[in-house]
Amino acid sequence: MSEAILQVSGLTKNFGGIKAIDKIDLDIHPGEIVALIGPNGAGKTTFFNCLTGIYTPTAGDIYLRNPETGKKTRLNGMKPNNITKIGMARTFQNIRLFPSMSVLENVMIGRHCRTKALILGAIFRGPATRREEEEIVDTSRGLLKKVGLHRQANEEARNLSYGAQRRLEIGRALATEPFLLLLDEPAAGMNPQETEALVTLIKAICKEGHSILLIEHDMKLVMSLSDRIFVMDYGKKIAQGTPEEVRSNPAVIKAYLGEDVDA
Ligand SMILES: Nc1ncnc2c1ncn2[C@@H]1O[C@H](COP(=O)(O)OP(=O)(O)OP(=O)(O)O)[C@@H](O)[C@H]1O
Repeated sequence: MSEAILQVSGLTKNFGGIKAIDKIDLDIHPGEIVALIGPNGAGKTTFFNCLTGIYTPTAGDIYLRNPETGKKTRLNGMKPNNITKIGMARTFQNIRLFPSMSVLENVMIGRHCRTKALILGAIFRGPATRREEEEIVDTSRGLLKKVGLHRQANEEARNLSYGAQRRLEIGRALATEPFLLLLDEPAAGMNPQETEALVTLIKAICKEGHSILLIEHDMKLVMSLSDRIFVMDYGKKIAQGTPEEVRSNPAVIKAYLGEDVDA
């Protein structure tokens, strides 16, 4: 197996006396879809927030390795926008779109992280700036097609259905050209048809060369999509393996049901 693109070791995050994450080790390899699951309060979102620079870890290391250049960067202490620039993007549990901007503009905002136009260029709108703007629009339209929202490009984001807003967040994250995409509860609030379409979309994104780490409570989705599942409870790893291995793991069943399986 090729070298990991994400290497997390001994990651710990305390909030006062609460150990929200307690010495977590996790690697992700190119082309993998890994699910992070666990009961409410297990520490999953805190883990994402440490990876993406929203929280500074109390201890441990996070390294991101660009699979094309081989460049490895330690993420501890880096700002979220700089982490996005080096190739890791995310969506949020609580959708964070710009509601009164159009669907297309929301994706264009993601694209800006890969463009060079400076303020002066934007004011004087020279040929280079215009070319770049055209590129942003074209790429953003292409991404909307990918996430199935090209027909709603000019709608205000707030008018989209909940499921469509989640797909738009994925489109905006893809606009930053991540090699690793973090999805925080992408199926939350979706109906079964929307969830099915989401599974197809995530598989397609992975096939195109993006690796994926997702937090999800929809076990059907997790089981059908993941190469590997990582299970947390009370900030600690309690299991890790293929869907089949995790499904029958007594520690996992106990964490979810709150009792000993063989009791
Ligand atoms: N900013 C914070 N300040 C204090 N405690 C926090 C903070 N963020 C999270 N926690 C605590 O850390 C623990 C882990 O929370 P976290 O939100 O990461 O869990 P989770 O697995 O994402 O839960 P859920 O599935 O409900 O979203 C919880 O006990 C939570 O109350």
